[in-house]
Amino acid sequence: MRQARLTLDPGFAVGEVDPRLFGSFVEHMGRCVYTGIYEPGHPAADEDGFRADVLELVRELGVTVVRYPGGNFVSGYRWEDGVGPRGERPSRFDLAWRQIETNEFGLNEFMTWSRKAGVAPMMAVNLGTRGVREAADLVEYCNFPGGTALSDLRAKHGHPEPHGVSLWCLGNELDGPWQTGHKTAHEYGRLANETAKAMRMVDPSIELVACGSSNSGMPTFGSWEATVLEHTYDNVDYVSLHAYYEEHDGDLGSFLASAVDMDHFIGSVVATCDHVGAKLRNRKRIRLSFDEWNVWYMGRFVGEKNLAAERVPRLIEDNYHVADAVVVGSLLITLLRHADRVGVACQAQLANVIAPILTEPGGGSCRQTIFFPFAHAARHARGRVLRVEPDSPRYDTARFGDVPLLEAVATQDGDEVVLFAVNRSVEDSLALTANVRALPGLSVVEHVVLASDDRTLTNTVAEPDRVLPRRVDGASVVDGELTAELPALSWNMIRLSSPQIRPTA
Ligand SMILES: O=[N+]([O-])c1ccc(O[C@@H]2O[C@@H](CO)[C@H](O)[C@H]2O)cc1
Repeated sequence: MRQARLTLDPGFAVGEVDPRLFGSFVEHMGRCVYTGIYEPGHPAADEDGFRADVLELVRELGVTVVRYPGGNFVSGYRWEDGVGPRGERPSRFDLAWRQIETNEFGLNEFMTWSRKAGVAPMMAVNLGTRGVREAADLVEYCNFPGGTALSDLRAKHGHPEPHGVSLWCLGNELDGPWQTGHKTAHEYGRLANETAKAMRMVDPSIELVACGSSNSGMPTFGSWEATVLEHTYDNVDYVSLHAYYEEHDGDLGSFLASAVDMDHFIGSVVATCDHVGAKLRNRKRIRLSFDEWNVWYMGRFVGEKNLAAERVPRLIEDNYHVADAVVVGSLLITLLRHADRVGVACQAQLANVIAPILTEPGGGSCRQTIFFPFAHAARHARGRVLRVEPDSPRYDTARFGDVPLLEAVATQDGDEVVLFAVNRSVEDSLALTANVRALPGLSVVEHVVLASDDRTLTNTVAEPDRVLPRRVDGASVVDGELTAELPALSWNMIRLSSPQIRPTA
């Protein structure tokens, strides 16, 4: 068995875990909204038409914040279409995904759903085909207490209390040629800045996210962020990052190392933000909102141009296997390792569309393999993030060079310490030894593993329990050393506690 070492020491703190790292994303795309979270007439639908089985899974997943309504969809969206009496709402052709949008579900339905799901809403405004006025109007409709046309309209629509949306995206992926209303960095930077100012006039308490690049492979990556931030530095809090990973040409080794790319991406954006701060002699630190990330088999996507104008098509409904879950686990570890700068992260998306939750119209629902690492981290990564300084055997990859077999991070919340770890080796278990001398009295509460001899195994609505996490024996702490076996190709969560460490109040 290969050996790996690390250290758990409260002195190695990176920062606090922001609960908003465990966000998700609901876009009007494919079956995420319709027959995903919303399906009136379904046997499990509640009085608002929300699927109660899905609401239950969302709560179990531990999602904290949900971005809405897009995505590419938002760049052609008129939010006014989705409010008011349902019978008067127009059906529109959606330019992004070439679907017919009936507007049966709109922003007030999303706010009601968010409250039931126990999540905070994160709204995106349309800066593709619209601008300053419509964005400020949307903030007034959502957040203004009353006594103005739009806040009174909200009350008339059945919502007298403000929705209190605190997190706002200034558009979506406007650097991408596929985006409706695609812009240059200067065009977008100017518009984002003026929109930010107007939105803040309406509600000075909101936090704003400027669009970074659609992905780090964009030809304008780096210069886009720098130019946009030069325009917006004083008026935004976050810059966004998006990244999707997949296995290319059967190269599993590189796919399993996707987190190396995410790590480098985050480092590059942090450096760019700080470069602009230095240039502007501004000591404010811009934070990162990784508001789209996941495994997405884009190679299988036929492209929206080929789609017929169906009402609710099955779009990018990837069915995830065990290796995908291991990659998702390593991406969660990477986000946590950057908790000092990454304050928000949203897995894309929540239901059916590249999602941890699958549903059948009129039928059941299930947890995909990627559900489990997210649920473990969302529930148990609390308090402070600890760097663990891993020393691991390495392997060679075609895309990312020499990569460690072990990816790990820990969190400490008073007397509870949790180690999250991935073993990338397809063949071998890793014998893990951790120095825990700085945490006296520590003992193992549980070691939970997601792994399978068949890495291609998936869960489906018909067979929902083929891949499940299991508790394993064997992990223990003796003389200040934790030892545990991490199976080949596995996601691991080892929870520890100590009666000798005072719990936080
Ligand atoms: O790499 N690409 O070619 C690429 C193209 C589209 C794309 O769209 C993003 O992903 C979509 C699905 O979550 C969201 O609506 C959008 O923001 C993300 C990446």
